[in-house]
Amino acid sequence: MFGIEFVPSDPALKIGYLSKLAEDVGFETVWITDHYNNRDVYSTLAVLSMLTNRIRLGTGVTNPYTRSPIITASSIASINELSGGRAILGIGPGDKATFDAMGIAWEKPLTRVRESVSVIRALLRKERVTQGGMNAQLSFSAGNIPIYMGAQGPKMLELAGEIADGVLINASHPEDFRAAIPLIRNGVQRAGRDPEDVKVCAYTSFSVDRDRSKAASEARKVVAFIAAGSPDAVLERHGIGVQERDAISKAISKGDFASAMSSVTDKMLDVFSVTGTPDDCRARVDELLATGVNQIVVGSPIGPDKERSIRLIGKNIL
Ligand SMILES: C[C@H](OP(=O)(O)OC[C@@H](O)[C@@H](O)[C@@H](O)Cn1c2nc(=O)[nH]c(=O)c-2cc2ccc(O)cc21)C(=O)N[C@@H](CCC(=O)N[C@@H](CCC(=O)O)C(=O)O)C(=O)O
Repeated sequence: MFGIEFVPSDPALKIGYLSKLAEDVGFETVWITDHYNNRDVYSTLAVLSMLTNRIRLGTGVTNPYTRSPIITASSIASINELSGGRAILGIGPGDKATFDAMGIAWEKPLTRVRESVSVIRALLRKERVTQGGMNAQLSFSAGNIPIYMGAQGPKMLELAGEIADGVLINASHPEDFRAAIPLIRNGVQRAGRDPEDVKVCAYTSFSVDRDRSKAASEARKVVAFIAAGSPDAVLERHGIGVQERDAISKAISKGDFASAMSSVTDKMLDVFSVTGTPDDCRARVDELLATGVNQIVVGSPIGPDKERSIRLIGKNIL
């Protein structure tokens, strides 16, 4: 029921140590983010395959633009073999900042994700794929690998309901899941699936410490970026002004992180993160689970001191 996210802006061996600790205190899944400027997601997962024994290992999340779906199938199948069948593929449409930096055109993300998931699924079943000029087949058996989608927009959420084994939603407030789950259900219905087939994961921004103010100041660093990138519809849902968001994104684009963080209001902290003492965080977790969420992903920053926060979560929250 609990996953944890690590960002490979840290070296793989450090993430390996924290992943082993997470496994020991009772987390069930590790999700490794995928951005071009950080360490490679698959080499990080390979290290984790060697340093852990039971915890599931997922890309949280890759995308169908910076790697061909054929390479993605081969890479996640390799992790599944290395880890003894513990891999999960998390794939989303990717984000604009990444593609702008890489000079990649972000075209028709819905179609691209739908087509890529079907190519990856076929390859993982060791079928030959011949669509779109391809003629590809894996030479080794991949085993059974669930495919989860990172999704936030309404159409992407419906698509996830149609085709994915799980949905990783970047949100920390129950209102967002009360809005998202019916959309996922539309997709489930359209595909004639059982709602139980699709695991709903709250991919939260999480910051826990015995000292509430320390937890909050650590959360501000991440919430500033989340608030800055939030679509109007999400701001409206929570009664946050567009101009409040724009002030933060302007400060970030000027590299003025101090004022970006100081513009993060307590309301934004409440909306965009699970923050505070273990009891505060457990209360929010219970609210999220009450909406129908199946997995809570403890996402960045985790807390002011990652190791101490992982132990706190193990002892007081899991
Ligand atoms: C494309 C976008 O989908 P979205 O789901 O809202 O995208 C936001 C994020 O989910 C997306 O940026 C993710 O990749 C972000 N993301 C990560 N992105 C990364 O690059 N790396 C990560 O490690 C990462 C982690 C992650 C974890 C959880 C999570 O929920 C998201 C995460 C969107 O605008 N969708 C809209 C419109 C879609 C649409 O209609 N667009 C098409 C038309 C139809 C067609 O495509 O055929 C078009 O643009 O032309 C919608 O869903 O309604």
